Amino acid sequence: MKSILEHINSPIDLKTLSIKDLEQLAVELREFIIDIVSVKEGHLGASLGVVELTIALHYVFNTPIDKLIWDVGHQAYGHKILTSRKDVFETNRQFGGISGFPKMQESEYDAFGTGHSSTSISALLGMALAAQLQGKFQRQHIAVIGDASIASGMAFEGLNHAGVTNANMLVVLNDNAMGIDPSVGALKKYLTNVKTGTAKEENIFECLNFHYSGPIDGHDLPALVNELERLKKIEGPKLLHVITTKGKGLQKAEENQVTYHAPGKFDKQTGELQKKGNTIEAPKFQDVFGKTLVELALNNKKIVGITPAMPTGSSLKYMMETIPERAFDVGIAEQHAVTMAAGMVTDGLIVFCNIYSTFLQRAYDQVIHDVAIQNLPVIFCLDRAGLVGEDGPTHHGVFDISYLRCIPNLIICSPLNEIELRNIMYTAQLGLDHPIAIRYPRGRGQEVNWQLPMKKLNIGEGQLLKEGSEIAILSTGPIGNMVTEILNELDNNPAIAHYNFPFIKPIDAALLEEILQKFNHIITLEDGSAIGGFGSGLLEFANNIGIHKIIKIFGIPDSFITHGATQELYKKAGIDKMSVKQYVQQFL
Ligand SMILES: Cc1ncc(C[n+]2csc(CCOP(=O)(O)OP(=O)(O)O)c2C)c(N)n1
Ligand SMILES: CC(=O)[C@@H](O)[C@H](O)COP(=O)(O)O
Ligand SMILES: [Mg+2]
Repeated sequence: MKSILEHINSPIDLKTLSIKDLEQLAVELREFIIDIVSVKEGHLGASLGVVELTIALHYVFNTPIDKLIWDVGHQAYGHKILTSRKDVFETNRQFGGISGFPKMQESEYDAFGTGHSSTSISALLGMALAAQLQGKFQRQHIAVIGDASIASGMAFEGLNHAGVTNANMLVVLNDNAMGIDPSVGALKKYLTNVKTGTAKEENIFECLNFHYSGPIDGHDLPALVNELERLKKIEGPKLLHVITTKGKGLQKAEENQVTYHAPGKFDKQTGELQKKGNTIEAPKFQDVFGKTLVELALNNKKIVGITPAMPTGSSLKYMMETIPERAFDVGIAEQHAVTMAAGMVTDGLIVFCNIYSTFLQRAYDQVIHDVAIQNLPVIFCLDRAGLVGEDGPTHHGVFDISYLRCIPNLIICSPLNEIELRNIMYTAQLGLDHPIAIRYPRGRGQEVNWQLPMKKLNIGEGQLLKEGSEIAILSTGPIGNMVTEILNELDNNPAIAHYNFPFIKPIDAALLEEILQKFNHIITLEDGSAIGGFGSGLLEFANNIGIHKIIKIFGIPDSFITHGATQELYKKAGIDKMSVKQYVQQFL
């Protein structure tokens, strides 16, 4: 059979196809996605689930003139392939290649950049209102948003506003009953009732003044095309509810939707995940968090855990399996997670609130207003701190030190390794006088023997890891292990000292003063933004006590770091081993 996808270079090429051809195209598009993601990795299940919807949208609407927004954007692989990026799709998420998310700078078909969830309805309303104000009355505006993302506060804010406008916009609710993990909450129950026909008369979206249509089968191309054509002619805010299967078309991905959200490499025929080698690997930081929390919570009934929609990614799933009554997945609701944690703490609970560093950005006011001002000792565990790799700038957790360091009352800790992570978790649950943010990176650490008995840390205390006479390297967090490697490569040169600062705030003032007095060359190293970060804190400190020395800060520069393998990104940011080593060597 002749290939149809081969001849599709842009959505214009779809317009002349028959429905039968579109159905064949869906088969080929799925195969193409599976082919590439099986070897290059990336998000899989979400894109497989919207293959028919993607084709139907580009067939019916006149993109890029009509505006099409993909919420989160992890489901937009088919969209990228149909919109002139088929030939470069194999570079997806790789350094120098295309982004794994829609990106305005990458293509005129990417109407709005996404990555964090639930932004699409607000952006779409903005575009639709802008069109009205500027007389672009023919333009259509469409957002595709998942069932987990539409339950987020920001999406509700957008719906609530849109419902009192006559903006020409269509929200396509892609309901597969899944987030990364199974969707949660009352809205999920409501949507299930709609699907099973047991919902009450009133429709929640109609109550919000949307023209509601559905639910329809999101894998039925003719039905999708017909319904989109019909809705195109209706004015005002509209919502089309489509039912899809996450991972559609690859049996293993349909059966195990959580794993196949982003499965890594797999066999494209069988779906079987690529086996890992036999080498013993250090555990992931997230697993050290998840397992340590269970260990602590089994001994203390006051401990609870919270995750906003990331039970698997954060490994809170271990607590959800073992002590379900004290572990809460609140959905994609970072703001709610933070304030709920604050509420629990007011009543004496010990709350571990685990949020990816990048997603805590959404709850910044709650951290200040609900936690820090009231000095409530919430224990924030910020996973994915630092550069996260292939997800790129929307997901790098590089701003947390800067945006948290200026908040009074807040302790900030960046443990060197898994053992220090356990120790600070242990210390925090013993009872602190302040809230604390414990940040740790994506992936694996270095220590394998992480299950040592936990011990109490002194808050604010730094440590000398290696003596030296001329040059002091001050690091915070696991990037300190890179310094150890550099020192090994330099035969532990007696001129170089290395200090570990697990606490960024409060900082170890006595130790800092000693270092500032003793050394002429001072270097700081962190995997966060140099502006306002750990090194910046040292500059402030030195200035405050009137010591003026040249302090070299290695941190993320004032630019958004692209996507790619973490080591490549370290180089790009100038915080890789070679860059630091070369800087040090000039003084030897
Ligand atoms: C603000 C924010 N919190 C968390 C995430 C992590 N995340 C990415 S996809 C996803 C689930 C999205 O589910 P849904 O919207 O239903 O789309 P589906 O994957 O089912 O297509 C989550 C929680 C995110 N991208 N943004
Ligand atoms: C799209 C999205 O936001 C998530 O799927 C994210 O990519 C997960 O990141 P981790 O792979 O680090 O859990
Ligand atoms: Mg979903």
